[in-house]
Amino acid sequence: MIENESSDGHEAEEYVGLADFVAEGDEQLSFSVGDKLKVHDRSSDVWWWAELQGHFGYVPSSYLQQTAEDEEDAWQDDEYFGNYGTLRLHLEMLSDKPRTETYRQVILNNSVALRGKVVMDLGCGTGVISLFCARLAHPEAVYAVEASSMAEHTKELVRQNGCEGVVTVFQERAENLILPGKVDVLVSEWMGNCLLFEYMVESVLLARDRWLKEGGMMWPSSACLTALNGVLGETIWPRLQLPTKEFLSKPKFSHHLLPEDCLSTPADVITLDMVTIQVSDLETLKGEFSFTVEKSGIFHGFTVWFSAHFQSLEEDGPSLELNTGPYSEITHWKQTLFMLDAPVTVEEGDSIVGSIRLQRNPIWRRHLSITFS
Ligand SMILES: NC(=[NH2+])NCCC[C@H]1O[C@@H](n2cnc3c(N)ncnc32)[C@H](O)[C@@H]1O
Repeated sequence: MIENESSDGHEAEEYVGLADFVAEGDEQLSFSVGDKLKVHDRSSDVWWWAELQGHFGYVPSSYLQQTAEDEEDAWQDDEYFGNYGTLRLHLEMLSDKPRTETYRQVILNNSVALRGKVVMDLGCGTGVISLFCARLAHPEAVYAVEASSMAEHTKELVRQNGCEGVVTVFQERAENLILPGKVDVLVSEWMGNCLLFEYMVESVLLARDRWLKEGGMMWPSSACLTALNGVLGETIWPRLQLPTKEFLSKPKFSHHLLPEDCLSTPADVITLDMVTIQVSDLETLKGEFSFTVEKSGIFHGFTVWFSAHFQSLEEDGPSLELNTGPYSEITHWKQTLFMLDAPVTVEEGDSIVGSIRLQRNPIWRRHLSITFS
């Protein structure tokens, strides 16, 4: 067989492993998540003939995904920044009082320490955080960075608020940004569903590595993913439109969990230190948990949310927290519910022990899969 020629004479296609696969027998080919394989024969639905680093063998087609045409496509940037160029999403975020108020409080609490500082607001959207800085404190300069066409409106808002002397809007991707100099504070509201969805956090870390002064402040300073055992409150079942099987098969974003629906106390499963975490760490994040059931009931699934923490610029000054969990004021993120394949009856005192894994999609770089074991 000519190198790179598949058995039916077509060009071998490149696929990426979505999960680790261990061969059972020498006619199969083992690979790890993220490995790029050349697939030479896809005539069968289930087993394909593939090659990895000169080794050939059968691999399960369900473990593979075609590589994106190009890197740009992998981030789906046209769609992503297209969406953020319209006001709808920004209106939703600005209407989220706990979210916006927390950032305002952070600036207010640190207004004295911010005097003379240089701030970058990454992914500033309509510029609300930059305007908080300019109006509630006296920074030397605020660099408001926004890649979408929203930046045009943001420049106008900065002018109308009389902040153009302090705030400069850069319509640019953070990755391609050229700033006049390094910054003392990098503030951003980058959190997505389950904390990481959209993976805007990668842009924040790249900007940190390039533009944040040594010892500079990251806001949020840290973020953590929290989980507990939740039930589908009785209110949900009657409204179940989809066939139960389908409904149970995928995560429910924007699920509003009520405290009475919680079967156990929450546990932080993953914590990101925004000063030390590296982009490569984002590929796979794992956490352990052990829950004690506090009230007997039917355990339908795990509920997940995040909190973001804002360290004070002043030595042992008060830190602030934005908590998107069921015991805090509801936010536009709400919580995410991961259904069990089949509900389980649990008794008070039972313990549920396991692990969670956030696996970044090797192809679609703004996506992830979450596994509870
Ligand atoms: N909390 C979130 N899940 N999303 C809210 C913030 C997202 C805002 O940041 C902008 N944005 C996202 N990534 C980037 C980037 N790399 N460079 C500049 N702006 C960006 C995006 O256009 C939008 O206006």
